[in-house]
Amino acid sequence: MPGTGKLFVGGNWKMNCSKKQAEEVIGFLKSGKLSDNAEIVVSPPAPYLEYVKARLPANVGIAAQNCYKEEKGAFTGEISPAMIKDVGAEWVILGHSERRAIFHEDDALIGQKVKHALSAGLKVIACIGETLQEREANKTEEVVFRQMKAIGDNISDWDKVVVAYEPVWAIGTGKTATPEQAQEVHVKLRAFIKSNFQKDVRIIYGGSVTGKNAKELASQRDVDGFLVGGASLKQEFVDIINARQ
Ligand SMILES: O=C[C@H](O)COP(=O)(O)O
Repeated sequence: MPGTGKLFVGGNWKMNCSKKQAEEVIGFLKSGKLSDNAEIVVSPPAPYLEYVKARLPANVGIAAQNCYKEEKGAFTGEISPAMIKDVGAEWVILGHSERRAIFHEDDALIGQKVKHALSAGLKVIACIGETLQEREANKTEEVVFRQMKAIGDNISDWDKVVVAYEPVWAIGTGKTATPEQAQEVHVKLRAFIKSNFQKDVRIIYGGSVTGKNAKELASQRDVDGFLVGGASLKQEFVDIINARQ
């Protein structure tokens, strides 16, 4: 049931890692008491997937941060879902706002990636979210519904998908959405998914989540967990994992 179920907590390391830094994170995940009421997935940069996977506690899953929409071929610099699976990861993050903004990934490409990743047997953390400009122009709903539709049209198995609502203005800025702001969008998204796809899906929040604000966010009925950036490399990640005991 929303608000009381298992929290899904993802840690997106973005382009931050070295073996030394990975060891530190693995160290606090091993020594901290991790709630049984959380499903935990960490997402190191691709070159470290296998290294991190081999050292993590068995109850922590692993995600790639991106993949291409093809199985193999002449796509220099890209990685495929088949490769991600081959090195032992079971998840991939797709549609992150940094992929959309910096690497110009559009809804159509993200949809194709979601489709291919699921058909290759990966589970998907699919990200959506509005910019500050869009929020101020009262376009939040329009934007997240459009992004969700492009993703939803390509989902073959909703049990293998987690939707991450990440308002772009909250990412890495220290400006967390208030619990009410997050809840408001989550509840609308849930209704949108229900009416367009007749499905229920876990909807997690991302954007300046910390050990301090996680509990209150997690108390919201429609917040099923978090996608954490900066704080996922710090000891406070354990507090975020334990935000709903
Ligand atoms: O994927 C994670 C989000 O981009 C949030 O990043 P942040 O927690 O550093 O704001």
